[in-house]
Amino acid sequence: MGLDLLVRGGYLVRPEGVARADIGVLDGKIAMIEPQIDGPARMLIEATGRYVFPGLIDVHVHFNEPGRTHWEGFASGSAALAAGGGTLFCDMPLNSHPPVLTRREFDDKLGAARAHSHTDFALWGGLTPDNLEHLGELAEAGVMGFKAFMANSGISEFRAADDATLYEGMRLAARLGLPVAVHAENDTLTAHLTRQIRSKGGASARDYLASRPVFTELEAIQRALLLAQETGCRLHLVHISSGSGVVLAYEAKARGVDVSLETCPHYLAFSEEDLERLGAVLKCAPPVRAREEQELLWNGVLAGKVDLIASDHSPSSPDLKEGNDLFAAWGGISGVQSTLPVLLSEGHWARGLSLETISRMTSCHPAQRFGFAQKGQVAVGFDADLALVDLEAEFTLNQDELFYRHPQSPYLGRRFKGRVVHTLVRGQTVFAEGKLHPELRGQLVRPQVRREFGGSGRIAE
Ligand SMILES: NC(=O)N[C@H]1NC(=O)NC1=O
Ligand SMILES: [Zn+2]
Repeated sequence: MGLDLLVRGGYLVRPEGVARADIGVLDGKIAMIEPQIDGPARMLIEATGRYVFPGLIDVHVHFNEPGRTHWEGFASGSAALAAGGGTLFCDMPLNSHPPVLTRREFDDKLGAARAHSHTDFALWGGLTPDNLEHLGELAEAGVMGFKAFMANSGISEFRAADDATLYEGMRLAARLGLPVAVHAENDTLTAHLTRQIRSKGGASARDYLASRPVFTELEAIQRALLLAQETGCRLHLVHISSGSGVVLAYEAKARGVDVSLETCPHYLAFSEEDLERLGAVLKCAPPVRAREEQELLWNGVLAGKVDLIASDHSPSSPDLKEGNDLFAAWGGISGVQSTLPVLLSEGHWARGLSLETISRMTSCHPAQRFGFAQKGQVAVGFDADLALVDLEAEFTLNQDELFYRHPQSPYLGRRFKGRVVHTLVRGQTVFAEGKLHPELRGQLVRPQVRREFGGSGRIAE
């Protein structure tokens, strides 16, 4: 058989373990995996000594196109994703403008993504008090699920979901067979604490942290879990920031609640002291936590209790990150390019986290949870979405390596061990040796809404 591509000699990172093998690619799919493939192939990638991960699936990014493309955009966002080994991103319904609350807004975003994205993509729809009657048309259009904020989103045109909206939205989503992703922070309490602290002139990192303590996250997680249990909705908890949050959500999951747990690299890489040191570039909501919570979060990751890790890449224009008032600065971190380096450095090298567990959280579980049937594994029949990694390479992240529209990131100047050297989407190179290959145009990946992706919520090991 004539192959399009042969990836030779790499250590394949697969759910069952890491082993050396060749990969044969035909028509964008993995056609064969054998200890040795002799070809012929039109193209050869020599991967000896490299680790071949399934391309990362980042289920939580804000690329902000259309409408706030001056903050990021699909072209620069997907380029950064690819430079970090990512092959599929899932764009949130905000901070693009208008947000994706109707079919028409979905179609507008789809057009922009098809025109500009260098990788494949999926799209979230919104769930707000304004669009309950549009969830059905969004499902038909192909959203992977619905995103709701229990607290202020930072974007006035994307309103927080009150309990009634969340309840009705989850009932509808359950019927449509789609998950609801929830930003879990208690709005009443965070708003109250913010007012109290602001009235005394509070503006520092410590003041900001005090306005969103861990219990305000726990209360919202608890409420979201109850509503999911009551409605039978598949719940996805985005960016759990605290170890306590993971413990709480995992208990519910163990009881049978259909919930998946997401955390972000920045909650693993940073703690409160770093916010004091770095300022607005590390501002996010929920905020980075105290060291003890950070270690408890690592324990959850190491114990396999966290289903998946996503970047919550949420950049802004640089002016919104200026000044000394932490409350006034934009809340959101630029990190889509750094997920794998963080997990390899802080997880694999520093804490013994296995490569298989890393790739389960960044590829396999995201694909299984959201029904991306062709994605997420280095296995025959799957799309040839691959990230080649030099596990031993050490580097300091410099501004000129960032593909973001605005090259700011809390990871600048940080030392990493483990570097992405080559990324392929459906067998086509999109990133290699530090350079973007901009030829490929990304495709929309629709979720397979089928029983095996709904139901028990169990994620296969
Ligand atoms: N609107 C928006 O991107 N909000 C995100 N930023 C952040 O730090 N947390 C979020 O939910
Ligand atoms: Zn987000």
